[in-house]
Amino acid sequence: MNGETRRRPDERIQPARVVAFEVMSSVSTEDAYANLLLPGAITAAGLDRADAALATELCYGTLRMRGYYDRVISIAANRAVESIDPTVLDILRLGAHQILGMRVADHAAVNESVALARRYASRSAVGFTNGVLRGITRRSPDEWLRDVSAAAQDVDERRAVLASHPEWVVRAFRRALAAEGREGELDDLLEADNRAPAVNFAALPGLVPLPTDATRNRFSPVGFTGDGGDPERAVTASGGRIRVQDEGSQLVALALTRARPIASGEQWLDMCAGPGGKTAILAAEALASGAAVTANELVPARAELVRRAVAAVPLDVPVTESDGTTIGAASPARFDRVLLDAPCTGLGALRRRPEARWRKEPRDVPELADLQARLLDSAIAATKPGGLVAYVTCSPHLAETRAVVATAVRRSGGRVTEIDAGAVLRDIAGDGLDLGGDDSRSSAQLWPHRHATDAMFLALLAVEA
Ligand SMILES: C[S@@+](CC[C@H](N)C(=O)[O-])C[C@H]1O[C@@H](n2cnc3c(N)ncnc32)[C@H](O)[C@@H]1O
Repeated sequence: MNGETRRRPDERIQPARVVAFEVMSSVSTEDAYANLLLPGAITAAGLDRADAALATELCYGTLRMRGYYDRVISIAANRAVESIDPTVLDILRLGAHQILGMRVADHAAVNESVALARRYASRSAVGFTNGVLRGITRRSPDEWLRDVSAAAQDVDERRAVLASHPEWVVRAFRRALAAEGREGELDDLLEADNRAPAVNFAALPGLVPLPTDATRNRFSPVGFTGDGGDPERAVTASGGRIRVQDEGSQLVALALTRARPIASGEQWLDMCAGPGGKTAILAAEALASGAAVTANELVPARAELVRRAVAAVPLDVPVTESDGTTIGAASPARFDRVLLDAPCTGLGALRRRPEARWRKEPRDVPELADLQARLLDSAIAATKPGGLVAYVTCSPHLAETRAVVATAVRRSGGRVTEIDAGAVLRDIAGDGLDLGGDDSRSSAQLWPHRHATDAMFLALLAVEA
């Protein structure tokens, strides 16, 4: 199966399957990101709306449920998936998703997968692909659930495999939910991660009204969901004043600007700004209230994205390209409000980045937590007495959230105190915002299953006057 690959472009394969397979293959072999690659691949292949939707479901659905399908494939092939050629394994995963997740007719799923094997893999892979997928069709989806479940060693492994999440991620989610007395929601959360989220938009406050026919977000006063049309078209038509943005991201940015009244002339910093989604919200809010915003982003290409994101706001927003950990020392006590949307594992956005759950490893967490702690110390140092810092992650992992904040508060020696981020969010979002049962805490955690947002974490730190 490994060995030479053969391309037979002459055989007809449904273009949506080709697109899905090629994107998946780039994700597996080149560490590409499906959400960045797929739209271009769909356009290049000239897929119509129905085929584009099919390619998206094939690609995203397969990548999300990869952990489960790998167990099915290893049982059907009677060998470990690690011993299967990566190209063939991707074809088998795609076939398994069609058979078990999409209820495509068995013969179509098998025949198209065999054709993919013929085009992209070696001669011996063709019979192997056929045999394994036929094996999968011989049991019903429910029988596979039963058999995969029975093969798991313990409860944790069973839950992780059936919900197609790495076990360490499931454990981290359980701890984060337990910290707010909601461990019982774990299965709902895992299920929500496996559902495609609606495309969500922000209408930059003060610059563009919410479209009158839009379905408004439940919690964000500036958010609405798309109607299924091309999101880029809506963004372009608005001159960038309507942006694709998760509702949770909107809420945490608004929490910094709306936590307390804004005095004209305030200086704000977005310390880790790329690609600039939250900077655009801050800039719109600053424009309306006479504040000034500086954005910073370490990676030059992402700093460029920030410049583009704020171009829609008629406010001069300087974008610097420093290491955020140095800003506190370079510009001590300079800013009234600082947003630190820290680099993190991104475990809160698994719905949107289907392959992300397989990319991260437990050892990434302490490395990131160390960087987050240094960035937060720097953010606090850059804040004026009486100023405010919003610490945000798109991860609910406690080591990246509460632990980082607790350490920073302790290290500040009384200079910094947490204010009630939940109360601030409820002021913006309404009392229906259920933030769990732990009243002793000041930070807030949003969740895909409970709020239909990414799992954004927010802590608000007030610097002593
Ligand atoms: C979570 S993202 C920010 C998302 C952004 N706030 C938005 O809403 O579009 C974190 C960003 O921090 C940047 N970053 C990583 N390390 C950094 C550092 N030491 N200093 C400044 N930026 C950094 C990353 O390149 C990444 O763009």
